[in-house]
Amino acid sequence: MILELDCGNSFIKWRVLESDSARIFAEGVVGSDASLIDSLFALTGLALRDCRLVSVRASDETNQLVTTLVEAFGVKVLCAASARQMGGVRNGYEDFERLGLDRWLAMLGGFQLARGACLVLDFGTAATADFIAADGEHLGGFICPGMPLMRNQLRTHTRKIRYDDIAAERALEALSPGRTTVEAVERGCTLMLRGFVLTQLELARSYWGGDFTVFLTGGDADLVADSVPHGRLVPDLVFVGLAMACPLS
Ligand SMILES: Nc1ncnc2c1ncn2[C@@H]1O[C@H](COP(=O)(O)OP(=O)(O)O)[C@@H](O)[C@H]1O
Ligand SMILES: CC(C)(COP(=O)(O)O)[C@@H](O)C(=O)NCCC(=O)O
Ligand SMILES: [K+]
Repeated sequence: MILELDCGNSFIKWRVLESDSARIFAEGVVGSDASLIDSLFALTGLALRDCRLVSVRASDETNQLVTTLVEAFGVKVLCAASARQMGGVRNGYEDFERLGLDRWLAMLGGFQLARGACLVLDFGTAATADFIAADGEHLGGFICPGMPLMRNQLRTHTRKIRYDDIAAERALEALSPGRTTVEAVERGCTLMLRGFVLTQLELARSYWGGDFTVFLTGGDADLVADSVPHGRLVPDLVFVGLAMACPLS
């Protein structure tokens, strides 16, 4: 079996594939290395042979996780690395190694699925947009605070914005103007994300008319999915790119 990991700034997304790669044996989202190991130990019938991972964390943290995985499961671990070019996509950054690896893999996955121009939108700790032209040229992208950062800035830099996660979830059942603090903040931040999306769509239209595919991914993608009627919600887009960047022989 193959363990796949996407280590973002807030959460580790994991899944275990059967060795023929065709079927998902198990998957989940965890907040720490320790809970990843716990979740994996809790699986009956787990037989890991390989692991591939992408991380946007500091190399110390990533190396620590790799060591833990090797010790716990005796797996071989492949880590995705930056590239100037791969899968027909050309990294558009001045310094290609500076482009976030999760963005790069989502772009590889998107370009492979679209086989044409695409706009890749990822809603995690940060919200990111990347533009890939039909010939595979990465035109660049945008980074702004995602939902967790926006709400936490308000919570920590004001005196009177305090609420719990359950209230936050309930507040997003509608997007009408809020009548409580939690509604006002949660809906306000959601509309910020939607505004970001609409601006990216306008830019993509100015480049490519109507001839492009929009991909939505990341833990908060469903908050904006309504704003992109023809968008493709692909929660595992980073994993699609990860398999391309780390093929197993
Ligand atoms: N099952 C889940 N577990 C954790 N967070 C989730 C889940 N589903 C949606 N989310 C939301 O996803 C966001 C984090 O997205 P994610 O793509 O995991 O971020 P990152 O890659 O930066 O760690 C959080 O705002 C969180 O509320
Ligand atoms: C932009 C990001 C912070 C997004 O991280 P995430 O929200 O997925 O945790 C990450 O891709 C990153 O650290 N990038 C390096 C900077 C760059 O892409 O220019
Ligand atoms: K991510």
